[in-house]
Amino acid sequence: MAEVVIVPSAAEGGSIPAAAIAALVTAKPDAVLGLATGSTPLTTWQALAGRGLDLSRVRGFALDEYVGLPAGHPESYRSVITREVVEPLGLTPALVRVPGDDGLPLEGAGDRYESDIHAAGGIDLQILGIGRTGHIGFNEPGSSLASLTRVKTLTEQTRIDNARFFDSVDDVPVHCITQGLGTILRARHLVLLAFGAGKAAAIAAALEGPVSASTPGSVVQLHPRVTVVVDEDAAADLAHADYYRYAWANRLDWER
Ligand SMILES: N[C@@H]1[C@@H](O)[C@H](O)[C@@H](COP(=O)(O)O)O[C@@H]1O
Repeated sequence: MAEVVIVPSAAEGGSIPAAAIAALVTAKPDAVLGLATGSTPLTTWQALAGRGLDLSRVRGFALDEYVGLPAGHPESYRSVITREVVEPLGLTPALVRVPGDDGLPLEGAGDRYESDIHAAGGIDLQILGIGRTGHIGFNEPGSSLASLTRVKTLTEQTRIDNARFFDSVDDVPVHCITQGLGTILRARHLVLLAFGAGKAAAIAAALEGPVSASTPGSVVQLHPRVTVVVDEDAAADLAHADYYRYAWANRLDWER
């Protein structure tokens, strides 16, 4: 059972993952974080920056990256992570990896990324957003529940959703390289975030629907340690919302 926290707003939602990351890094200064891009984690990065923690030894592995954008493209996830996470939080650029960034051929990049995560000791805490298609990372519907990092083809829906970051949908790459659902399941703690009404259906399907490759986010139901942070709008379709609120209000002292 995942721990589901329903918060009034995205702004307040950021404090929960920030506190989890702060506790982790205080105990383990060279912790390994799984980093997500997208608008959803922005309040987490802001809340974390506000804590003034030394994150210079933290190692990071991004979830995913587009394939085919020129190096330094402002919408490459490498650029986004540098701008939104590495620089404001004071991470060390050389300690933050993005899939396919090792300068070697794309073929085999997924296996090499898996080896690099393994060599780092595995991901301690993975931040996740969810797409409207139910994807996590760029694992679109149909992704194997056991998949590892590999090259994928984006759905038209995801390309349309992400066209806002480009001049037109034609400029959105067709391919990506993403950690797999199996990769995500290997992280020790998953923190799934979703804010806004546009995420309500995807969140309900992921948390309360059947575990299925058709709903990639549903893979979180197979993980022993998941924290889900949603605002009221994203929680709107959850059948057990009252129970989640009750469980959170009654959490034990040592869980706080
Ligand atoms: N590859 C990313 C995902 O990792 C992200 O979770 C999703 C949601 O984005 P947002 O948080 O902006 O809604 O979009 C992208 O497609």
